[in-house]
Amino acid sequence: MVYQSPQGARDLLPLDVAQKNWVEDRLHQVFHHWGYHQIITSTLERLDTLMAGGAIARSSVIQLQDAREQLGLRPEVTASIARTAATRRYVDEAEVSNPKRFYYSANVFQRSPKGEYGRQQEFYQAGVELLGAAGVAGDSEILLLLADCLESLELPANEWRIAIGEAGLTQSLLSAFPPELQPALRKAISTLDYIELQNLVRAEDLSTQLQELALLLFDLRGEPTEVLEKLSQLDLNENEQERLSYLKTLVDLLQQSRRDRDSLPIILDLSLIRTFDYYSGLVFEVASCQGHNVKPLGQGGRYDGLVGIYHPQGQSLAGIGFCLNIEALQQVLQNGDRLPKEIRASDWLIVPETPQARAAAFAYAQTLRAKDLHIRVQVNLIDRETPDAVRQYARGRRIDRIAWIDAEGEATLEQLGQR
Ligand SMILES: N[C@@H](Cc1c[nH]c[nH+]1)C(=O)O
Repeated sequence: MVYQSPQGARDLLPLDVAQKNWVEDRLHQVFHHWGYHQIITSTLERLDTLMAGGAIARSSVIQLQDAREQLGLRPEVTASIARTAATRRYVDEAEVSNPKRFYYSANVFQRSPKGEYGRQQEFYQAGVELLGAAGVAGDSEILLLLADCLESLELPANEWRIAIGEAGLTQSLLSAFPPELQPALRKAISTLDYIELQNLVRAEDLSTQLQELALLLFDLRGEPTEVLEKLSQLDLNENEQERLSYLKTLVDLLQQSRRDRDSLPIILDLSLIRTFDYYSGLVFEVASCQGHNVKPLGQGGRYDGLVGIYHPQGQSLAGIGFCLNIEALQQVLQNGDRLPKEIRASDWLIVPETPQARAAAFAYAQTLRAKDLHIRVQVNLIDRETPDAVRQYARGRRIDRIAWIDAEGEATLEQLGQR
């Protein structure tokens, strides 16, 4: 019998792990700097918890067979954190006005769609959730923190950008169209399908005004001041006006909050359609753009109603957060020289010259380890015929220091030269 891993599962070997750790360590450092605290929620959730926000389709959850409870593997982490916050007194009166800052690194599982058997199903994310801070201050913190994350990974400023949308405003603008047309319009806009959009508006009996509005909606993406300008020329209702001025305030605050006054690489994109139903306001995506190659790196948004769904009395707490996709970050970083490209087996090889020297070799190795927290020290376990064979073995594994231990326990140190 051949034992295989499940379809879509992936094992990470030491170099993959070293690269993943490199990315995560930097992100954790940034989260920590901003006063966020790590939280670990369960990989397993009850299906009803996962479905509660209305955000997740049952078909996208990997379900587990358990006679007692209907369980699934978490497809994302925000719902679990909202559930924790709602059930652990974070929502209590005394707590409600203190913003809570959480961060996480976790694996999530998304069942591959029908017909795509074998597609990856386990992913790694690192992200943050800010609870209890409604409005523009919280939104700005999260977007500035996101920018700080990308900068900490040393991605050049012209190789990534954050696209910001406003779920409510887009929805409101779309509501001018006949309801049966809205889903198709939404799809054409979000998939950037201009031809389809033209076909749609021509096929329907729409007024010229609505036809123009549809084509304009397609165009509401780009440099923030330009998009805001285009928006302000529309005939907006009061609620839309408010959202527009909110976006203006946000964009100004973001650009002015930069210490070095370098402008943030943001675009406004009102065609950004929310991925999860729990988003209630700002939504955003961060993508790398190297030439024409655009790759999504993460996403997030505001979800002011989600915590309330899990709270026994429906008491809610404003929330906003994002997650970054670790594998996508690893992939874009492969082009540069920042990620570790190989790993050295060890810093030291401790070689007992005879079987009697073994105990002394283990003891010597411990002495070296005690001197330096980060050092790697391996004891040679396989007898090799000659000292040169040992040296060759060490060089092959990029180990450049050897300690030879003789039968009396004496150490002779050797630094291997490059060959
Ligand atoms: N959990 C969302 C991202 C997010 C975090 N907070 C808010 N949104 C996702 O997996 O896409």
